[in-house]
Amino acid sequence: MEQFTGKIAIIGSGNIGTSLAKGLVKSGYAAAAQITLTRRNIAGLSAYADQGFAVSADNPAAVAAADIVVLCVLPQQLNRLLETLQPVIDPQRHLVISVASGVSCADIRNKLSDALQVVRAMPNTAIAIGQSMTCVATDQADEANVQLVSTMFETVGAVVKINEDLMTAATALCACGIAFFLRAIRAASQGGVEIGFHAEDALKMAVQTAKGAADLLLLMESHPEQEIDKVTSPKGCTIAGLNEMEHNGFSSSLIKGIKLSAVKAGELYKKE
Ligand SMILES: NC(=O)C1=CN([C@@H]2O[C@H](COP(=O)(O)OP(=O)(O)OC[C@H]3O[C@@H](n4cnc5c(N)ncnc54)[C@H](OP(=O)(O)O)[C@@H]3O)[C@@H](O)[C@H]2O)C=CC1
Ligand SMILES: O=C(O)[C@@H]1CCC=N1
Repeated sequence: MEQFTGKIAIIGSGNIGTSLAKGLVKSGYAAAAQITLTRRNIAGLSAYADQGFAVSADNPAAVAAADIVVLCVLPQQLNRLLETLQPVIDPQRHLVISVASGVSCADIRNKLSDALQVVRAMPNTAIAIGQSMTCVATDQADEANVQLVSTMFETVGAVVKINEDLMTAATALCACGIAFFLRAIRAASQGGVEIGFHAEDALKMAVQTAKGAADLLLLMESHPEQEIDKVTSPKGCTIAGLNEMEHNGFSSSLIKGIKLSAVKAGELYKKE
């Protein structure tokens, strides 16, 4: 992988911003000294300053010194931030990457500059361990910039390029989705406690079982039902448990939850 030679400003260095920064350095994509992390309360970034990152509360200065600007604030924090960045944005120099849910490339251009290159990325919290599922989309940025963003996020997991109109769907399935799978693992461990295991053992067993299930699909490239068929012995205990879960709405509740999250993801940002 080619190392990025320019400067990166991560504006709004909370969960996602700091995880991205760590991933970029760990993978060798950029050195910490090439990355400026901003937030209003920079005391919260002292550990990153110790690791060689530049940290600042001055967003315009960080942007003015950067080639790539990654917007990692909450959707409701974005408009006020963009107002302060508008004077220092240079469409000839800057590539803007936004991870904000429900904010389109056009929304950002409208606040900054019509000529600006904007690419959206939707990672999930597994970015912290280099296992994110990140969806990347744009409306009118150059292919070279989309590729640059994809390469950047490939340092912290898998990347799929999608049409921008599917970004809220990607938010629900992948970004929110990690919480859905985590809750499923938690519920499985609680079931494990009821049938006899100590909580710690039950959680460990549930986690490794979930990992095995995901890896079966990833490594074998098979369909979930194909793998389920291998577990469900005729008249056996798996099909009894599985059908009981389905009678109680297991698949249906996941589908309904994902649909509601997708609606909500589209409503998070209020255009002003
Ligand atoms: N969490 C997730 O799983 C995912 C989140 N996203 C999106 O990523 C974005 C960030 O989410 P997340 O990291 O969870 O949120 P966090 O609240 O953890 O991070 C946001 C950060 O922005 C900082 N911030 C707020 N306003 C400003 C400002 N004006 N200037 C500089 N920094 C500012 C906050 O720090 P301070 O208050 O000190 O300024 C905070 O650290 C959101 O838009 C979200 O939709 C996308 C995919 C997954
Ligand atoms: O819940 C949220 O709004 C954010 C966006 C996707 C994941 N977390």
